[in-house]
Amino acid sequence: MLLNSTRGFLWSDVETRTLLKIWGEHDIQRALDGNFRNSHVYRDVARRLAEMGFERTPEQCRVRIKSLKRQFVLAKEGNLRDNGQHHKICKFYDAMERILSSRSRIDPQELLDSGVVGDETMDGTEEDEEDTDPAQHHYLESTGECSYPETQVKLEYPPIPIPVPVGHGTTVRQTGNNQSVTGQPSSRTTRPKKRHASLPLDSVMERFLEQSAEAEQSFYQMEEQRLHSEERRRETEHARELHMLQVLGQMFSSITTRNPVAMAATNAAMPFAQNTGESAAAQPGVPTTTVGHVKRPCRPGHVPVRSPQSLAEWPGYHSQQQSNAGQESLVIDRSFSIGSAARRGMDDITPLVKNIVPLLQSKKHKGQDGRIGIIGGCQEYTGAPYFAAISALKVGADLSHVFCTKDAATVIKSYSPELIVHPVLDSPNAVEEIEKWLPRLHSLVVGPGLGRDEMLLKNTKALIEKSKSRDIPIVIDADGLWLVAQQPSVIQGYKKGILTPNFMEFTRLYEAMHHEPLDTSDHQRSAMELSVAMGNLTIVLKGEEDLITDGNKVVLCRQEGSGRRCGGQGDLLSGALGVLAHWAYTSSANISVNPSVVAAFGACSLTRQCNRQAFHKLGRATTTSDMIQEISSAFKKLFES
Ligand SMILES: NC(=O)C1=CN([C@@H]2O[C@H](COP(=O)(O)OP(=O)(O)OC[C@H]3O[C@@H](n4cnc5c(N)ncnc54)[C@H](OP(=O)(O)O)[C@@H]3O)[C@@H](O)[C@H]2O)[C@@H](O)CC1
Ligand SMILES: Nc1ncnc2c1ncn2[C@@H]1O[C@H](COP(=O)(O)OP(=O)(O)OP(=O)(O)O)[C@@H](O)[C@H]1O
Repeated sequence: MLLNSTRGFLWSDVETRTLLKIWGEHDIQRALDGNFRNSHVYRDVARRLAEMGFERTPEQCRVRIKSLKRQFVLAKEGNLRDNGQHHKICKFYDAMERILSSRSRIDPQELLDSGVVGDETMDGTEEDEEDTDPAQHHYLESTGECSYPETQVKLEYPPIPIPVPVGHGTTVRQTGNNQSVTGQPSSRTTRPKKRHASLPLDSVMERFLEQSAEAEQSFYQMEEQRLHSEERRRETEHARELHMLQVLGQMFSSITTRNPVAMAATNAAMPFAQNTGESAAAQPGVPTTTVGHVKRPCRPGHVPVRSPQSLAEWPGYHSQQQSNAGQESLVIDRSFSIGSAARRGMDDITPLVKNIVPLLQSKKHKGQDGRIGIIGGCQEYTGAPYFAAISALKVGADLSHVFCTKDAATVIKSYSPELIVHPVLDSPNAVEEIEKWLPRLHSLVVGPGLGRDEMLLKNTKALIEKSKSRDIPIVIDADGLWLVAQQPSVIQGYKKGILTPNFMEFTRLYEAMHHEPLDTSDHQRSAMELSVAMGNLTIVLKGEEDLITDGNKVVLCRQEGSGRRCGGQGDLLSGALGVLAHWAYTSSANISVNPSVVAAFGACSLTRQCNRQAFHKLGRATTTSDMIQEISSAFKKLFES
């Protein structure tokens, strides 16, 4: 959460101090020292500042530092420290001095940039010490100083006449070179006007302040323009998102009604939608197996397998049959491919994911954005439940509970104080103990690090049954899928059930359901078949591209990841999915797509983006813990920008 809204240009004291702390860090100073190309360093400064809760662009940080340096140099060169006035011109003098003194010298280029050196040749203009210097006010405003805007810089100089309009009790005197100089009221002109050794500095400063005020004014004008155009761009994007949502809505409602005309219209409206379904003609006499509205030939030697759910009961099944009457074509429902291509346009469902992300509001109380339960964690596997639970928290859940075996609990707790760990899964009354918590949970993730112990699987099965009656999303992964492969009925037909198999787990599930070997030539079809066989559960088949289906539609997530496949990435995904599924099902946003599919797409995109970012930094050494570190920025990038 941002500590401070920093859309405006004013820098608060706390923000400036944080900036100085970061800028003063050893590695930053080292990177800046003698290095004229410093944009990458300020990018790092801005990033660290954002981590502390302040959002500023690298350019804003650079300009702010530059301005602070100018103030520092002025105060230092004016020897203002001796008379204690240094804080008036440079509020952060001490901090600046500490930082800069640890550098061998101030980068001359930076001083040139700041305009100090260039101003040294200016001659002085006399000025009264009591006058308010408009240039100085201007400067203070334009540099974004909000902490002491009323402060006038008072230097220990003798009083010097300043220009004021003629009349009003003022006198005008001529300088030697015939320049008209306006004097003070006569009562004051009698004061001795001693020239002081530091007078040139005064006028240098005035000129300098004027120039820097102008320079910074123009910088801020440009920044303002940039923000405006960014705002406009966001609005356009938002309008496009809305349009796409409408189109998606039309598409899904046309699919539900199986109105071929509407389908055609929607197809026309969705240029990115690809009909990737097969349309090969069935061979007369070859038996077909029907999955949903999909008819396909049986593989030789296989008896057609029917989905456990009567397909004739499916909405739209008859109309699809009728619309295909007389045709022997095999139609697998239209699927559309989405993913990183989305970077080019709106051809993915990322906007729908954005829509389900709840706002962070101060009126909310702890727990409202999600209390997630993880069932898993045994002696062998303590990492997996930890990865899932901490990922759920980092995505935005408020509380993350892990229900694991006794010997795993202490270990998991030691990984993170953030998690609530219950050492109950292998206790004699495990189900009763955990059941007490179910009313408080918004979603359940079953399986990471569960193991395959008979008793643990039995307890888990009972807990799934009890959670179904609470109507919460249930994500099943890893050993939870082993359980499902043994006893599919435990989750079959539960619409808020989401299975997240890797290829091995998928094969196991498919073959358990269909009693025939998996045809590896067509993952989309197989995944749809499995979904249908499970009663339209959402299946997330993870792999080079993640394939998400609820039996009606296939959505592909091709968010760029990396080639690094360390263990635990699936746990990150399942934990994230637990939260997103809760958000999707409770969102007030009008989503025309199956909430489980939207949540799954979000979790897949996020996991892959984390993988990509971590790999970018660490390459081969990337681990799941490193990916978890990336959740914050990956989430922001995908769903909050
Ligand atoms: N730090 C921890 O605590 C972690 C704990 N974890 C926990 O470990 C538990 C067991 O989970 P698991 O996935 O390792 O076991 P299992 O289902 O027997 O599969 C292993 C076999 O499947 C294969 N295989 C795998 N993926 C494949 C693919 N995409 N495509 C094809 N084949 C693939 C692979 O085959 P192989 O490479 O040997 O040929 C291997 O033989 C579970 O509770 C989980 O949560 C993990 O989350 C990691 C982090
Ligand atoms: N070949 C691949 N290319 C890119 N991303 C992949 C690839 N295979 C898997 N992933 C991504 O890695 C994540 C986890 O998938 P993975 O297949 O590793 O799960 P898993 O085996 O269940 O993990 P775990 O080690 O936690 O048990 C998914 O988001 C998936 O998109």
